Amino acid sequence: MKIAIVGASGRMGQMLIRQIARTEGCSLAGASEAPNGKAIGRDAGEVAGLEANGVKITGDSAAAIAAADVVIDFTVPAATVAHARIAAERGVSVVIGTTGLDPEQTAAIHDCAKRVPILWAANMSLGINVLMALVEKTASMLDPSYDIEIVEMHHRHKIDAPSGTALALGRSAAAGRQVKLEDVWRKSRDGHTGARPVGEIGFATLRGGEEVGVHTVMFAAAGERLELSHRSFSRETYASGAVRAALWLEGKKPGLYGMKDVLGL
Ligand SMILES: NC(=O)C1=CN([C@@H]2O[C@H](COP(=O)(O)OP(=O)(O)OC[C@H]3O[C@@H](n4cnc5c(N)ncnc54)[C@H](OP(=O)(O)O)[C@@H]3O)[C@@H](O)[C@H]2O)C=CC1
Ligand SMILES: O=C(O)C1=N[C@H](C(=O)O)C[C@H](O)C1
Repeated sequence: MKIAIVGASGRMGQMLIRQIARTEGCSLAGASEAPNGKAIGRDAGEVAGLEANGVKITGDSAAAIAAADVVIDFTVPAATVAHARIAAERGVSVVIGTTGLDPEQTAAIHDCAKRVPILWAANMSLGINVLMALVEKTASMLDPSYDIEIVEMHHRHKIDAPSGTALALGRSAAAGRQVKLEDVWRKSRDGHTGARPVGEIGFATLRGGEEVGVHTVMFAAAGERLELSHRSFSRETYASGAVRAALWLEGKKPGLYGMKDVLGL
């Protein structure tokens, strides 16, 4: 399978190039950066810390995507929408890891998924996807007197908050309670907030250092607190999930898929 990486010199882009190099059954067919990116013209293998692989990083994402069967996108929301539209026009499958898309951008991805298969997940790691199932089950077993709070910490470079994973965990908790997340979420607190309403799902965001990703879901009641927690020590876990997802997309019909489908959870 021929894979294109957009955002090739980013933290995830480099990790994905290394993951493709060590995975059987796939090869790097194209690599792109933002049109003014510093890595344009450089060898993608060298940028990722490997030997040269002959794939030059281009500022023309459409050309990189056209050379591939599937494009893997961990970039920024506006670029992700543009890449998905290009892929939909050219019949190229898409794996999206980008988080922080607004409702309009989300709708655009759903639209593209009518034309090509798209796998989109806020977190590609096996552990987080198992955690999502555990959170849904736990929320279904505990009544709303158990306050749900989701705490996440990431590296200082992260530009969206709460993390896509925290929001997805919130969605799992809301599904367990059979409510809509948007009806009960409190994405941040500041000032004279008043007492916590029953049934709210709260979020707290920490940023600092080079933390790869920590997520904890708390169920806090008067006499006890249950915590379900996950910590990533390396981005390799996301990259291996994304490449596995790309291989899984082969032969799939147009539609929007998630890691649950890939992992059979
Ligand atoms: N689903 C998952 O499992 C995971 C998701 N993520 C998400 O992935 C995204 C990227 O994270 P991360 O790798 O840390 O971020 P980085 O900032 O390190 O990488 C993003 C890359 O995208 C590039 N880019 C920006 N615009 C374009 C464009 N128009 N065309 C091509 N490339 C472009 C950036 O270039 P430049 O720097 O020049 O602007 C940069 O190299 C985030 O949304 C993050 O939340 C991260 C890890 C796991
Ligand atoms: O930006 C990151 O680094 C990460 N982003 C994703 C998110 O927003 O949940 C996944 C992971 O937590 C790392």
